Amino acid sequence: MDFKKIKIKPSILKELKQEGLISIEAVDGSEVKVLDTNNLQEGELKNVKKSKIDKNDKAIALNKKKKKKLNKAKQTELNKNESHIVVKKKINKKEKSNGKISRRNINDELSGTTGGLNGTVSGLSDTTSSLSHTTDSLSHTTDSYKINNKKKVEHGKTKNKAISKSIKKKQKKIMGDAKKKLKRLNDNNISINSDLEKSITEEPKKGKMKKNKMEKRKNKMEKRKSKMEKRKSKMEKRKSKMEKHKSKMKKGKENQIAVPSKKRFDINEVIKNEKNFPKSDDIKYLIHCKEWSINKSVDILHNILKSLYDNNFLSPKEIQKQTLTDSIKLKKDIVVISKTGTGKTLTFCIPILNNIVQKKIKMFKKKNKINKPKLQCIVLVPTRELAIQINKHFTFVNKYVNIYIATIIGGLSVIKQNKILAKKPEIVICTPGRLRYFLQPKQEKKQMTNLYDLKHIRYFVCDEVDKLIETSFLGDIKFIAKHMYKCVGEKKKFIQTFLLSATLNLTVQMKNENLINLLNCVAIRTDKHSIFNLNGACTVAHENSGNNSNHTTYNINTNTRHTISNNVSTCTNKNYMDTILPDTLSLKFVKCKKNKILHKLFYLLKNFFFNEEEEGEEEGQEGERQKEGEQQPGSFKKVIIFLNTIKDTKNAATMFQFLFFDKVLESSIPNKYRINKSLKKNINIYCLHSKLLLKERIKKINIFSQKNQNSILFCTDVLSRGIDLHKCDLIVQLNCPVTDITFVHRSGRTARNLQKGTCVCFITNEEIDKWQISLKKIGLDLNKIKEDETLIRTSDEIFYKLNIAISCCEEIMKLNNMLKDNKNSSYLSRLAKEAELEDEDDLSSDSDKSHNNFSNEYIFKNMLHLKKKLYTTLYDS
Ligand SMILES: Nc1ncnc2c1ncn2[C@@H]1O[C@H](COP(=O)(O)OP(=O)(O)OP(=O)(O)O)[C@@H](O)[C@H]1O
Repeated sequence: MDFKKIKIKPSILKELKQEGLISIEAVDGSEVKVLDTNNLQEGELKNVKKSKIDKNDKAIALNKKKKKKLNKAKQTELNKNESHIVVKKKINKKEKSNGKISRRNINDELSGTTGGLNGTVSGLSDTTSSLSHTTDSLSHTTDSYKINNKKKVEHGKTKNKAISKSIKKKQKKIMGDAKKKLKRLNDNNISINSDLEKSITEEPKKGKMKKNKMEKRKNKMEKRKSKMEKRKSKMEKRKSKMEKHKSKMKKGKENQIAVPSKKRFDINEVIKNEKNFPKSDDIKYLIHCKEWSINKSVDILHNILKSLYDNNFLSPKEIQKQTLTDSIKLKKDIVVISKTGTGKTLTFCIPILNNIVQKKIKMFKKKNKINKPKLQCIVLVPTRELAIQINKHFTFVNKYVNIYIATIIGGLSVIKQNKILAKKPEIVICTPGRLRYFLQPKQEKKQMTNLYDLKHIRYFVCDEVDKLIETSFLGDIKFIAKHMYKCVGEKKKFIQTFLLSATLNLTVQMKNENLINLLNCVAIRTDKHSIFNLNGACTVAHENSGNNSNHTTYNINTNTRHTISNNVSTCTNKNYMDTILPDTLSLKFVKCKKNKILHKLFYLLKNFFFNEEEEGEEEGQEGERQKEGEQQPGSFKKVIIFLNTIKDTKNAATMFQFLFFDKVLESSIPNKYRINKSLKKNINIYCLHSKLLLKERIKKINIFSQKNQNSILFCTDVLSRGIDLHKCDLIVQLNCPVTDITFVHRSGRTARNLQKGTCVCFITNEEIDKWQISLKKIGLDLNKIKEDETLIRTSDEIFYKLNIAISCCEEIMKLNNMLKDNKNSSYLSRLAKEAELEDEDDLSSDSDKSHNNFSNEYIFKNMLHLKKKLYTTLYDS
């Protein structure tokens, strides 16, 4: 294959090269010949005829002229910019005619692209036009070459047909090849053009482009940096969230379920502590040890004494003093009847832990080995909250012993609890229903849970036993007791049982059949038990018990029941106020009409929290307004208000949130509709009932109990039993309780642990008979109970204002419900939109639709107006 050479004067090429305008390179070494000054010099004389050279010279001469123009353009503009023109040309002998067209096309395109350019571009167009001239001249040379070739072929026809045939064949072949190559050439030319276009358009802007590019790069880098920073901050936020969550979980777990303490029981450490703790120089600790030894009659481990000391249980309470000798030293069954808040929980926590550890130490010293942990104790309680509270008490005593204690209650994951049981707790605190669940093997597979085997049980506790006898629990307790005694077998006689209640004596007096049932299934060892009744007399004027019921009234069949009933009933005849309710409790009542309960309650609470002089203040008046947050101990008050139904509890809580301008309500309202008025003392309002999730309930109890702030807790009887809140100054019973026993337990949430407390009962005309009967059952005479003084003195003017305030509040609550409706309907419509149901009327029921046509703005405006009125009425006068 031969190459047709392009003749371009080397001087032009040099200059173009030097200026960086042209670079010539091989596309394909086999087909393309690159022309440069060297091969021009060598090749032109050998392969190109003189005529063609002349023609080419002419073209080159033309190029000379163009070159001058080019130089001018080059000097003016191209000094700044570098240009690269890549020219790739493939020329074949047989491409002459077609090549012409293609080259013309190329040139047209080149001239087209260059035509529209500015000064620089005009120079460049000149170079391209010069190129077109050179290519034109090339076409001429190729044309002439073709003609010559044809003449040769014609001449050969006459002489040699074979030669002509072969030539034809060759021609055909060559033509075919030429066509193919032409195509390639076109493609290459197109690429050249695009390169040229790019280079031509880009070159003049290159300086700016570089700057722009740099700026863009900088921007990109900055963007990346900011993105990275954002990511980092996000990650940090996530981390902190995770940490918070973890700490919350830890706290929650501490409150909810007993997870294995970090340290597990270590016999060597316990023995070491037993040696080291008594060596203490701390006189206070030594006195503490002496107090708990109860005249050296009780031998409590120093591991336990130290933990009691650390938790400020510096001396035993009366009920503890009386019971510990029998429970620890003599290992008797214990029945405890003692008023609310007198410290019954420790009467079983201390002996159980003490006896378990003592046994372990004894075994270790005897056999020099420690037995594997086994479930030894079951504590049954009626409520989940109480189970958690008892766990806390155990944890206080368990500080240096580290025995694994678990809480198994309803409302929490069964799977998780089963896992906890697999870790072999030695004490399990549980509600009857959940324990029964774990004792029943799964029907299909007869699969046993981790709690199934109770053969090692040696301690059995029923706290609030008179609540556990309620029908809903009794079946479960019977099942549990039967299963436990079956597992234990002959060792039943070693089980130490604890029954505790503040009101068991009342239940005994009332001939409760369920109690007889329970006492029949829970074994109290006749020869080894003690009954401690600190409540004293039981002169209950029970309807069915005749005139004097202070002696056994049961038809007792078993020794156990006989013993308990006798012991509980043989009490001295005292005034009931001295016996059933805490000594430090002050009991009062408020008589009122049903529709005035909330009016009077507000007035009572307002007086309780604020002195007359301290009443509300105007916006912006800082005065002595306390800052949000914790208050000094003693400067804050806590109130619990008991109601009979969940609905009433919720409504009352919401109303008092408005009446006391609880900040929680304002937080969900847009700024411009907030009243921005606050009371001198911020009062937090809480609401608690059984429909709340267990976690929420526990959270609220903890917040109410632990926050040192003025607080009011509206609740149902879910909280009436056993719960020991850190501080409670006032109990209000807004309705007559279902039973007299409930009355005692409600009242017992205050005046605990010898602290002072008040209980106020609201007695309406409708409920007065019910109250009288209920109080009579526990030996109280309504006529002898004081009426609350603050409410006796209420003037008509005050009531007039209270009427306005309460009706304002009712209006606000209606508006609040409208807001909720709007929120619900917008939520539903959003859901419908997401589900693409928005236009399908038939799919939305009436209940789905909003019940009002008022906009949120309208509602907020009205609420604000009413709140201002409310504030002026209650606090501005
Ligand atoms: N020895 C003690 N020293 C100091 N405080 C004690 C002592 N024993 C118990 N307490 C505290 O007394 C309070 C009441 O105790 P506890 O809850 O055991 O009473 P309770 O008799 O079980 O009441 P309830 O009948 O209402 O369940 C608790 O706060 C408890 O921590």
